[in-house]
Amino acid sequence: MTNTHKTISTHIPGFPRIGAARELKFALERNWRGELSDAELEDVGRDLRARHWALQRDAGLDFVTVGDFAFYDQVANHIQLLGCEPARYGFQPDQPQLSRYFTMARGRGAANTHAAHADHDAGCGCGARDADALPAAAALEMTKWFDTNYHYLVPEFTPETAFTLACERLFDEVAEAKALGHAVKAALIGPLTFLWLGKAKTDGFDRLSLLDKLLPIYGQILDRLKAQGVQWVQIDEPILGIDLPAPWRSAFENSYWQLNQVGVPLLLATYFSPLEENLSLACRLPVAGLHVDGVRAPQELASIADWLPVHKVLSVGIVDGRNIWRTDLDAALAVLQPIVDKRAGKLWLSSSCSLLHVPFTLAAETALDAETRSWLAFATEKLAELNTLKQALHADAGADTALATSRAAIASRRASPRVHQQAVRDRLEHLPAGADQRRAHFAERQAAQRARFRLPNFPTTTIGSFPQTPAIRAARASFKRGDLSLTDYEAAMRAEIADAVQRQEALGLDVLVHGEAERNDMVEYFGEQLDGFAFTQHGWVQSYGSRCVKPPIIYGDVSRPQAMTVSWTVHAQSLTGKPMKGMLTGPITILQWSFVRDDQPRARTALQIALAIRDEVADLEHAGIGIIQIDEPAVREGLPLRRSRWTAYLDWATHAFRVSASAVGDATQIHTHMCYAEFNDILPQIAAMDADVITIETSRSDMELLNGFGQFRYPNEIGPGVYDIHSPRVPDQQEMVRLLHKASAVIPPANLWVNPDCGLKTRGWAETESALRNMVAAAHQLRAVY
Ligand SMILES: Nc1nc2c(c(=O)[nH]1)N[C@@H](CNc1ccc(C(=O)N[C@@H](CCC(=O)N[C@@H](CCC(=O)N[C@@H](CCC(=O)O)C(=O)O)C(=O)O)C(=O)O)cc1)CN2
Ligand code: MET
Ligand SMILES: [Zn+2]
Repeated sequence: MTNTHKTISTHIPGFPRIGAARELKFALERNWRGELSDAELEDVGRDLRARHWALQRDAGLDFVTVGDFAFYDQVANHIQLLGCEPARYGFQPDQPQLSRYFTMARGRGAANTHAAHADHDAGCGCGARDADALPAAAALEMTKWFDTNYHYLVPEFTPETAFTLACERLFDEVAEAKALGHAVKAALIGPLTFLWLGKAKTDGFDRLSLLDKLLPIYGQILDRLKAQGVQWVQIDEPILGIDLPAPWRSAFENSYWQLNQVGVPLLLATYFSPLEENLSLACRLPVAGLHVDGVRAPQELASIADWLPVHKVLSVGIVDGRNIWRTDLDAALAVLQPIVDKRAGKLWLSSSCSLLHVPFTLAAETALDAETRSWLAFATEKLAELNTLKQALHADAGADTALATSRAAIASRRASPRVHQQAVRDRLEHLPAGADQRRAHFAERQAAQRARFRLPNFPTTTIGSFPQTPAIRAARASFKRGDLSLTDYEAAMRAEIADAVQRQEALGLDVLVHGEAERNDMVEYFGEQLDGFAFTQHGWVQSYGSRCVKPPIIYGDVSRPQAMTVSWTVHAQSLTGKPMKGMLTGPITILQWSFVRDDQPRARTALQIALAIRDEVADLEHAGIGIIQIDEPAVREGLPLRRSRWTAYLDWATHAFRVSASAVGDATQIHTHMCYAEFNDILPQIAAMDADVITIETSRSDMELLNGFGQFRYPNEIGPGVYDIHSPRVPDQQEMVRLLHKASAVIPPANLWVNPDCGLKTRGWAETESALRNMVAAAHQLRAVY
């Protein structure tokens, strides 16, 4: 390495806030149950921040990042910082900020009830307790953060929306970090991305028109940060990586010209996607530095290194913030070396994006086999990688040991016989043409299925999971600790299944489910049973609020050593004369919600998973299960951020689904399920999946989402969700009848199913049974009419 001047700096766009042992999750849920005071919760937050900053400093980073912490969500923090809490909450100025924050995040029930709380199960001590007089208010809508499995709270905008600098939290955190002696880089979501992520609540309102009111508040924030002596302010504008309408693109230059006047150095941060037509704009903006995602868009690094004016800092996100693989440091150095030469003194190294999307540390993974473990780097280990890269570029011999270890791990992963399975490769190679086609067309299958199942019109069913009660979770925890034997655990789960079947029979549902009691998570559960997957003990990643997921790790060719769900499903079917729906997670969702290998195209991994699911489908059919659901809630989330890449993705994604679903006879009915998403963009591809029945989440949009399916003349059967499962509120019969009439106006009634929006695992039994009782009654009412 040539550069001996120690001029390269390191930083990260953000760090996970949930805590090494999910301390934040447990503190939040105790606070919501009223078991932990607000002051105690603030202490937990302060303690976590201090520990996370210390980790960054001790790893050798040149700055700690302040502003990435949030008690629920970073976008929600900005709603308070910018003083734009929606008026519909009717907050009083004297209401404590934290209680307002959780009310926006979780909703507020009517006086003395907890009816409108989102996520009631996690405790219900929030809004209602200090706001008896205020009317019920639904939580802010939640939606996916770009193409991740993280969900943010959606800001609401109207022509009346006003902004003020309304929250001291960010400045308090900066003061905390400074008091601890850290070099501080503060992080903010940029004004354009903030407006883009919000939703206009008035028809036809253009939220970009709020920009002129918003910029002065950003100016005030920057003034304050400057006065506090922060060295840099990172401003995230990830929307520079998507296809932006022209007015949004052209708003950047003037906005950043204004913000740059403050005189605090700004690092404009982009990530997740190539800049493409925004590349020269991003290089030109009047800011002191630009951060780019060198993992998702390595092909752009050379031109950015050329085009970005030499006085500006270039921050290269070279360590993958979206995946858990150890960085190939030699490959990274080969990419970085030419840039070092071009950008003397103005190069920073970073993770590609915030480390929010990866687990905290590998140190806790004592059960992972040593070989697999050596291939991985979680958030904490990624900090060390950045330091090694910096040392290597500084020609500092201190990097040599780390480089050697890394080299050995990369070589071991490349050569490991555990990664490559010839049988899997051969099967993919020789997949017969037509393996992704059902034998007959839908009309013929529909006739065969009607003759077989003789279901009434408006058949009723549920989406799969029933309440994951504390007893179920405790039994599983006890089994995993070794306190409960496999036999006893399985007996307990079989009893839960029997209970769920009995309750469904009593409710009079037409197509039953076993309830998924034996599953920790719909993706992790399958990952644990498939070859080519590894799973962690503590690899939690925040999904929303206090809710986390533990994504499995796909490290090798995927195969299914044995049937995964057959005995549970057959047990459930043996308890009832009604059809029992087999319940599987589809290949795209397993792919999307796992950490995926980066040594082959995603399409190939998806197809390997599809073949494993295909075998499971065949085994279920062989065991007499006539209806099989293959859940694909993550198809829309997997769409590339750039439209130009949609077709290629949708082609392999629908192919993989069809491969998983097509091995069955005409009279076997395949269902799929998708949660709330912008379906209209991809209706032809949803139709091309050719499931006999699709259930979708529609109740929150008042069935509006169904219009697209109607206009498109969606050919197969549909179950539009008739009630929202995110709230414990019990919908009444008439409400659901109204929605079903609405649905019948756009979809032929003979093709309609009746079901909730999604699975019921986060609900309690009492509200579940009441809601389903009303749902079955609503279906009966419709049958009498059509
Ligand atoms: N992977 C995935 N992504 C998804 C969804 C999903 O279902 N799965 N749904 C959408 C919404 N996202 C969601 C994400 C998480 C949860 C959720 O409920 N998470 C649970 C964990 C679920 C789980 O894996 N539970 C395990 C482990 C539970 C656990 O933490 N146990 C304790 C001990 C508990 C005890 O002693 O009782 C421990 O291990 O420390 C189990 O049931 O076995 C949580 O954070 O609380 C819900 C929705 C979109 N993305
Ligand atoms: N079968 C799954 C369930 O009912 C589908 C969930 S979609 C996130 O929980
Ligand atoms: Zn769902």
